Amino acid sequence: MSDLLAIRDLCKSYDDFALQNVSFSVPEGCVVGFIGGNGAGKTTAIKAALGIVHADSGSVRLFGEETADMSSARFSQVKQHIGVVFDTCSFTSDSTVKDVGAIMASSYAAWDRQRFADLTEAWDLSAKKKVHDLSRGMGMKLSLACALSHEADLLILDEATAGLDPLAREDALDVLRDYLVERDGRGILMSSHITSDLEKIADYLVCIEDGRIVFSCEKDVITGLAGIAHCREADVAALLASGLFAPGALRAERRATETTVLVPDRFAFADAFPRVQTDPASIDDYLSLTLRGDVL
Ligand SMILES: Nc1ncnc2c1ncn2[C@@H]1O[C@H](COP(=O)(O)OP(=O)(O)OP(=O)(O)O)[C@@H](O)[C@H]1O
Repeated sequence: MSDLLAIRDLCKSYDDFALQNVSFSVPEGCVVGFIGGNGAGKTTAIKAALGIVHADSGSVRLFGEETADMSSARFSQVKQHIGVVFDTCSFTSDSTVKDVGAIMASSYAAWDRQRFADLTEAWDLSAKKKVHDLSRGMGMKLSLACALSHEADLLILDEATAGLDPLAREDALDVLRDYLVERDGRGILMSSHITSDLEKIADYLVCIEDGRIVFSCEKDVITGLAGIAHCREADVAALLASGLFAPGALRAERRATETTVLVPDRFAFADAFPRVQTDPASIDDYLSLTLRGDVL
């Protein structure tokens, strides 16, 4: 399985923020969820990968080719195979949905008119509607329809489902799943604060905080294996004394009635501590305890 996008040691400094040695990749056939708090650096990393902002150092490979070695003509050619959606609809506000289709047709060699027509119809985007009359969610749907209508091999979606209502998000996730299985060799990088979407669709998760990658793993390491143990003080003492966990390896949140502990393997934990209630960890639990939990 090769990587459609591979970012290595990417650095970019602004006055009060720095991306620091950011590395991750999007393998073929996979959805990579890109998570992290507001201002963590997701959009900056994406823009640097696409050459929209100039990185200070590091490398980006698209479809196996180093972007630094590409001429601008080659870079433009490669970008024909990438569908990009940012969290705002960037089309000229006076254009109609039909005009947007025509502009895209002149920009992308592999523009698929029928697919664009099908998606805009399915998403109730009337051809005559002007961009400035679209709601935020409708604008996102138009951007998604464009990204999905030029035979892209790589989709880069930055908060692309943020403005959609729950049913429309469900629908969009189905369209993304279909897109991925329609042809081999496709992949999706999807930044989102809506972790329930990523629980449904992502294969891998990459988490960034303050410009650094905090963890990068298969989603199942979190939702399939990790757990939240609900411990009393005596349980905490027992698990620390057990020798099963290296000092400082666990993160916990102390509350008035219990201490919740993030455990890497809830099945092994339940075997060792059968009387402690242990639930599956959600991505939000994992994020919150990894980033904000007290070290045990
Ligand atoms: N052009 C710029 N000039 C100066 N600072 C910038 C610029 N672009 C982004 N930043 C800063 O970089 C940091 C990271 O911003 P970025 O948009 O990458 O975060 P994000 O993870 O996408 O956040 P969010 O989830 O809120 O969209 C922020 O502190 C932001 O203010």
